Amino acid sequence: MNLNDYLNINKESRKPFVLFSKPNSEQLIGVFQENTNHYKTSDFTESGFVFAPFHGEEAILIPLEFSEIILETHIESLLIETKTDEIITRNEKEQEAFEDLVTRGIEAIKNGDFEKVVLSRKERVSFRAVELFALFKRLKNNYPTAFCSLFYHPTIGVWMGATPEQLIKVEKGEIKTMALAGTQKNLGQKEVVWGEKEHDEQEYVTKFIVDSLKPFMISLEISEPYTKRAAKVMHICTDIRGGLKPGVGLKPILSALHPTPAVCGMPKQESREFILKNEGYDRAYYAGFLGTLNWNSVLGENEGTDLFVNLRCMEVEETHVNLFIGCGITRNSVPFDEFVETENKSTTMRKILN
Ligand SMILES: C=C(O[C@H]1C=CC=C(C(=O)O)[C@@H]1O)C(=O)O
Repeated sequence: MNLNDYLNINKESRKPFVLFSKPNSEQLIGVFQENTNHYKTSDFTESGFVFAPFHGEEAILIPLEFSEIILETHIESLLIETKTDEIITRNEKEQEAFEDLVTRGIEAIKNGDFEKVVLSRKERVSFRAVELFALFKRLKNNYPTAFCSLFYHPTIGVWMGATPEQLIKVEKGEIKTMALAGTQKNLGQKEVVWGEKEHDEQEYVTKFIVDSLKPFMISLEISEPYTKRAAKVMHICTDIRGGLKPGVGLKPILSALHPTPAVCGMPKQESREFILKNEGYDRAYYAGFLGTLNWNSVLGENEGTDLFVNLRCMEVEETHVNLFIGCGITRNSVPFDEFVETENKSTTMRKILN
């Protein structure tokens, strides 16, 4: 049996599974739960694959002890080559609603309610996913530098994504993370110039992550901001790493970090409340986090954690998919430009649907 057979069997028998591939890795890893139980993390000391929502504490777990792990090497196939870019037909109603939301966000910032908020929208696109495995391989072919995933759980259905953003990597007492924000189109240009608005929104993220991690760390190293390309867009990124104080668990670190101002805002509480009251839809697992928990999937050891923020993702339903896209709003935001930014980000998932 290969990965595709496992995937079909688990889906038919409503058993959770995940198929993932780490950035720049040729390995496809399948974690197939062997029973139909619904597991959740309680304190993040469990081992397995975790899938956490944006709001709330409870994360879905596929426990290592009740799963079969299947590995395959990804062979880039010419048959599933990159398709040409789709021309997006603009939905005026959606545009108006999003620009109105952004306008309200800017007003709240000018009113002093918070400094930054990340606002998002959900877009429905007609699509029938016949072969999930083929779709996943197309995702990996197109985005080899992203964390690619295909997650299924009977309680939430199928989610897929190719995220450029690491939430946290913990290995041998050392933490690695990144502050990623600010967006412009990636046209392959060599010289990249960033505006004040993008620098501002990214600096909020760096400051928040550094301040949140400090109590847990014995050392912290912060890189200079640099440009990180992620498919058709690029971002400003600062790498942050350091040594953990002995005995610090993952749970308090995750509560302090998630959601970062790359997906929520600054301050966290006020911006989160604004999102809840104003976005008008449930983000569910968009802007949550996912990845391996207390499990080094490369070495096969029950140590090490590698989590990513669930961005550039979609929920796959029977006859359509739901794309989730958001962008950071500051006092200098222009509603129309922010809408265009969500369109640009949406091409990451649209491209594999063509
Ligand atoms: C919230 C998203 O992106 C975040 C990550 C990088 C750049 C972002 C931005 O420029 O707004 C966002 O903070 C998304 O892709 O839905």
